[in-house]
Amino acid sequence: MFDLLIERFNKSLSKLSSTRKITEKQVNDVLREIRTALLEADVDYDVAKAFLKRVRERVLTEDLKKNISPTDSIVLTVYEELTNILGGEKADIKKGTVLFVGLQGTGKTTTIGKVAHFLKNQGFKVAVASTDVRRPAAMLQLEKLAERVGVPYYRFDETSPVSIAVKSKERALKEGMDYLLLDTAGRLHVDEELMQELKQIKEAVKPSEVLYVADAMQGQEALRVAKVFHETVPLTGVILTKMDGDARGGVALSVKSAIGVPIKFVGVGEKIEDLEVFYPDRIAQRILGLGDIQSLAEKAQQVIPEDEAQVLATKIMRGEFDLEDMLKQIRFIKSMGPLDKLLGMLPGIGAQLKNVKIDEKKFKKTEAIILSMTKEERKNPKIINMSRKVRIAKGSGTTVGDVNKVLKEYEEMKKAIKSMRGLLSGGSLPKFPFRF
Ligand SMILES: Nc1nc2c(ncn2[C@@H]2O[C@H](COP(=O)(O)OP(=O)(O)OP(=O)(O)O)[C@@H](O)[C@H]2O)c(=O)[nH]1
Repeated sequence: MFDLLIERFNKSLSKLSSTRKITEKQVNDVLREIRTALLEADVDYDVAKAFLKRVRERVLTEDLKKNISPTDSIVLTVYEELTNILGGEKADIKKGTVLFVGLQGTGKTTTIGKVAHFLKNQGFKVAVASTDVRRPAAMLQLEKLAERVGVPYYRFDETSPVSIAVKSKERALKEGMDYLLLDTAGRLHVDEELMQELKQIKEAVKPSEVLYVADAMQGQEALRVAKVFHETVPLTGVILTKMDGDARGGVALSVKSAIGVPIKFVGVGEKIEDLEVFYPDRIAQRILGLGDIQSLAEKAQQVIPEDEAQVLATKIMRGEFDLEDMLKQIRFIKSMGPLDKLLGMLPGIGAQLKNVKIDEKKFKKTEAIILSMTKEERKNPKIINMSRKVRIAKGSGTTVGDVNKVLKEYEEMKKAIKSMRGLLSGGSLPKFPFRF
């Protein structure tokens, strides 16, 4: 997600970092590069043009922000404008009946399952129903998803989508649901019959939200279709699916300007947990290589018990990171989900990750190697000499070369952690601007 932009923004902006004074020519050069990057990332032409115009005007006319360097001032302006075109504020989902619309195959049904899972985890009462009467398989798919998530699926022996919608809403109200997530028929392309059906459902249930589910991989075409839907059933938000497969991410930067509604969530994988709330400011930070420490911290909070995290943080601050801690880290990280996604949230790392293939199986090996060490060895890896390495390799069913690799990785991790100590000793999240 956004790999191309992350790489290009980093490259362009890093050219400024060695300069104390910035000339108009330098600003123009950087903006020209950013323009190319935006267009290559499939950002709508008019959106890119307006964005650059605003950045240029602000950078050249506003007093460079006090107390920060000219470079940081430019980065800050780009950050603020990027946040704006991404939608400004994080968008909420209003309680009530939420209508999901969109073309077939965009991931609509899967997304309803993900949103149900998300809202349920937030403590809300959620029910789901489908009005896609023409495709029993689609209804069954949602019913199965609901079962997996653990929310009720409302089934009615009805052939009219409007009746199903109305009866579902009545039942949701009766059962005190906070949200009723309503799937609608998907088609391969927009047709008049579908639009009329959506209009009737909308008028009958007066939804609190109409969310358009779009496949990010379809690029600008997804936006053109969204506009057609928007003219018939005014949308209140967009969910972009398959952002994990779209390295460009230009659609995300174009939605708000092109349709005028915010992106509420992005889908980042096929699993039920693979849904992220869309925070424009955090995404802007990620694109600029500033990392998304908040999202990472929130994810970590879900899996690391607070006291354990505290102990680890204190140890890291004191520079006492040992192999025992590395083992804990590996286990935490493993329970947090795919690694490349996590690392992409770290400042400065996202851009470098493009060519890194993370082999999750390797973790198992690393775990086995550390587990074959004595407690003393884990606390003080320096004592691991050749004979100990041979013993560890035997114990873990690996080779001395593998053990060496783990020890090298440990040293690298320790070094990386050292460079992050400044961040932690600040006691809170990094203050902007914050660049590695
Ligand atoms: N990689 C990835 N795949 C996704 C994402 N969201 C959905 N998918 C996949 O996209 C495919 C289509 O998803 P569905 O939920 O069946 O799509 P739909 O729009 O409801 O399509 P119909 O049920 O055919 O109308 C499935 O294989 C999903 O697993 C996502 O965020 N990332």
